[in-house]
Amino acid sequence: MDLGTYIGDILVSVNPYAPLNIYGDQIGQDYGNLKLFSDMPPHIYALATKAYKSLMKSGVSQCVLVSGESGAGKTESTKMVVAQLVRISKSASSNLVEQIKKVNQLLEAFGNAHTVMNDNSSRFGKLIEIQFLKTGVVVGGSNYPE
Ligand SMILES: Nc1ncnc2c1ncn2[C@@H]1O[C@H](COP(=O)(O)OP(=O)(O)OP(=O)(O)O)[C@@H](O)[C@H]1O
Repeated sequence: MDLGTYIGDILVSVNPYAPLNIYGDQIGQDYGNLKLFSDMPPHIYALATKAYKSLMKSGVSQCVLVSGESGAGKTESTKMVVAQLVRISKSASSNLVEQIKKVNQLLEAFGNAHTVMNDNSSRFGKLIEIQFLKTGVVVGGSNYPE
């Protein structure tokens, strides 16, 4: 099932509001090994993979901007970007990876609320930074709630 389409480097996607079997480690690895993005359906994992590969190729910091109305799926998409980045980066301390993935739970506990648009609405903006060595290994992360 395709949830979106590409417009250049932009992924336009819809929130399925249902659990789908299009996420997880194996699918993430498949997208990580892609040579041509057109070989698999548009996916947030492909976008994260492209950012990682561009970083490795150019050595220049990459940015993924996630935008949409309340309830569009920005928070969940952001978690998937982070999960895919740590999945395909060559190796890292598993403890660090867990910390990077789980810090969101802490922020959501303090900063989310039920609204008419979204049962789990983020009431703050987020800037997430993940640092890599030139070899592609994750060495740190920062989360700047606004
Ligand atoms: N890829 C997805 N697959 C299935 N359900 C999803 C997906 N993305 C989001 N959802 C569902 O939609 C809900 C709202 O998503 P999310 O909190 O990410 O929206 P948001 O854009 O961050 O909203 P807000 O701006 O209010 O914080 C989630 O709690 C989840 O139930």
